Amino acid sequence: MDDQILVVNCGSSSVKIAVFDSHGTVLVSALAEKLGQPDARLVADGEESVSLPAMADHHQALEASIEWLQRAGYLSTEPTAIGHRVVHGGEAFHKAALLDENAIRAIESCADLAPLHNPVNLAGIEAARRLFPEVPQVAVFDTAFHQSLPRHAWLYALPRRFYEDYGVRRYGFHGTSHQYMAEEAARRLDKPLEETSIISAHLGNGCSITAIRNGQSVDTSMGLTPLEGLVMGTRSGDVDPGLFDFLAAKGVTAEETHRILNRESGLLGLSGHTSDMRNLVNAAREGNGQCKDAFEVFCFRLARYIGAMMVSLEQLDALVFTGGIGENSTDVRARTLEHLVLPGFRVDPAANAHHGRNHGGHIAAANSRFPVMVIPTREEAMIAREARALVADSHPRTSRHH
Ligand SMILES: Nc1ncnc2c1ncn2[C@@H]1O[C@H](COP(=O)(O)OP(=O)(O)O)[C@@H](O)[C@H]1O
Ligand SMILES: CC(=O)OP(=O)(O)O
Ligand SMILES: [Mg+2]
Repeated sequence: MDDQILVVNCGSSSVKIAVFDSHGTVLVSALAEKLGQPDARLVADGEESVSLPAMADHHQALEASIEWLQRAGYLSTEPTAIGHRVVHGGEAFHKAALLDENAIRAIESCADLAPLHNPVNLAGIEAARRLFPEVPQVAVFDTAFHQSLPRHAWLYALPRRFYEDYGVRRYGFHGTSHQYMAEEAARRLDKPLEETSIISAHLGNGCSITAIRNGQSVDTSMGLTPLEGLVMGTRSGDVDPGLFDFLAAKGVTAEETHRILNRESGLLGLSGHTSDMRNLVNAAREGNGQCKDAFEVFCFRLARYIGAMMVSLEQLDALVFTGGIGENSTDVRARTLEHLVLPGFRVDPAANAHHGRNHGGHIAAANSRFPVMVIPTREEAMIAREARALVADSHPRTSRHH
């Protein structure tokens, strides 16, 4: 029961938690969802869901989740370390960091760059520090893996002062997941990571795509904030920046535009029905034209970005799909690859239908120019690994790492 790592991933309306043992095996993972709503609840793998206090916030959710983990026998009284997902680390963090007052201040200073994410990440950190004041806490950043981007990929064509004075540049997100994709693809292809080049499509609520050359991020679709690039559940992805001025002239405030682009666009905005790909595909099948539109725009944008990512690579060992949509949606993968016949992608329908969240694997046809794989992501396991490594380095006495 000893030597456990607790991982906390605070999202806008949910907290995901997981406990890992000293071998990196997950003991339990749970999701506190519908936070801020009357029916907030905690759902753990293979267990009945537990009600949380009505309108529970992140602190209450984390407190109740930890109490439940301990009561159900999943967590020894004190974990060895707590790893937190933090979305935006700016240029301050190239790798995971122990959370001291300075690190927390640096994360706070990035909050305006990820307004949907960093404030709730910080709420989780504060709550965990109050619950476990003696336990080392580690932040693992979505942006860290992308700090290797070449200058031509991260500079925007804006007056230089925007970067120099305000840090306006491409940062990129979902780095923990993209890094795992690179490592896992290399392992499955039986190649050294340093010689493996992939395109990684992380398609969840937020969606991003990354070109990874010889294990290093060299281009990615998200930018200054997690709004740029692909179509997402409620986020628009790329739009013409001329839109802002156009809407302003119509009397739409900057605040409203922000809300519309982040929360009312993407699959939700186009379909007028749902942000959830599963529901969207079902409705499209039943003949809902707006849902069909949303599906088509999503897949076309994704295909266009896959083509764009090829520019940064000298070879392509695999295109990999992950995240809730990437792992589960046979339709999204098939439709996206139909757009990519010229570069030489061909899907095997049977393999595509077969592989999913519980069963990753190859889905390209024999005549495809490039391998295509489904690989279930393991962001929480990566966070646990980073947290354990950092704590082992800073407290060598307590390390049981080889
Ligand atoms: N079987 C499925 N078919 C299609 N889409 C699915 C399926 N299962 C989950 N999804 C989609 O995955 C998305 C959520 O992805 P996930 O990675 O869980 O999100 P988050 O970014 O919140 O972690 C939703 O759009 C959901 O509809
Ligand atoms: C950065 C980001 O978009 O994260 P998520 O997919 O969890 O919203
Ligand atoms: Mg996600």
